Amino acid sequence: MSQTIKVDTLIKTFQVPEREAGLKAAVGSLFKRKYREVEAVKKISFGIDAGEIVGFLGPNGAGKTTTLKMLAGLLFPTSGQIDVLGYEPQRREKELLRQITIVMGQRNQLMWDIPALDSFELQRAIYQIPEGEFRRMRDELIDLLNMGDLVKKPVRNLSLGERMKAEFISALLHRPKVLFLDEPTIGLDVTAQRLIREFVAAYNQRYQASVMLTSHYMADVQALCKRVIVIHHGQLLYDGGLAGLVEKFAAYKTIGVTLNDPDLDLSEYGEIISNSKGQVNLRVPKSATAQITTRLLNEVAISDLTIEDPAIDSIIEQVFQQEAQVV
Ligand SMILES: Nc1ncnc2c1ncn2[C@@H]1O[C@H](COP(=O)(O)OP(=O)(O)OP(=O)(O)O)[C@@H](O)[C@H]1O
Repeated sequence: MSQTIKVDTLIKTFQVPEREAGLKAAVGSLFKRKYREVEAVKKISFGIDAGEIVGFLGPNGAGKTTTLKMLAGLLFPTSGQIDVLGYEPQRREKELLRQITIVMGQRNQLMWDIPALDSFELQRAIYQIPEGEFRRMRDELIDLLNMGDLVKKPVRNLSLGERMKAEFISALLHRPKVLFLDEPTIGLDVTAQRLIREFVAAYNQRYQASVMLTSHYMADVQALCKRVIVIHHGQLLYDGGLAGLVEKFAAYKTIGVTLNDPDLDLSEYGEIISNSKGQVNLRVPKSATAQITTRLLNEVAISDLTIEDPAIDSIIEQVFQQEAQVV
């Protein structure tokens, strides 16, 4: 399969002006400014195939937005190579911009005071989309996102979820092949989150688009991404299957036991996470799971036993707690 995105030893360093407190320092800084370097992205490399949806994960300040902005041509890299669909994004060539899009949940791109429908016209002009093609795509997207007549209301009167849906329509009217989605579901309620997720999946299927998605909602990542790239302090920590991430970083498993005698104490078998009327959840080291399960089955009267991996959220948290090391 052909790769639509190739990133090679990408680095981004910001120069941040630094000033000590006090009037003297303020006056001094007018003449001689001191700068501090912030290494937001440190030598990351990866590739993404056509049609692939990849979750791009990392804690706050890890360098996700900086990377996506470089990939979308909004920021210059300090060094390293980026190739998106055969182009270098920092050159901002029209041929590339017509094939990519970036959606940021934290930032509005639609005009506030006019209906989204009118902003869509502006997009048509910017991307020089032929009239027939534009109408077809616009109506298809309105339909997929259940927006109906809401696109005729001024954007300021839409709910957050409706606004985000309108943002998506606007960002996809030119039918991009590569989507950079930065927290597209942030702040949305569960129903709107699910709708956006289903929409991204449908668009990906229909147009074989490559998608890079950052989200703090693991439900988004689990529903959409087979593969995840995890960065921390600007460095790549993990690149591979979501299942492999669980395998690699989950140090614990949860054994769920239903006791015949609800008053029995199981603390000698593991850390008790919850206990409700004989329904006990035990946290045990992954390597000891088999041995503890055997002991429980032999030594305790139980009517049911399950073994589960911890929730993906808690695994990710665990990953972030570890020191960054390049894999
Ligand atoms: N324009 C800028 N000037 C200086 N430093 C910046 C700039 N943009 C980002 N940074 C710094 O670079 C680092 C990475 O920021 P970035 O926004 O890429 O992180 P992130 O992973 O997207 O985090 P979040 O999940 O909070 O959005 C942070 O330390 C941030 O303060």
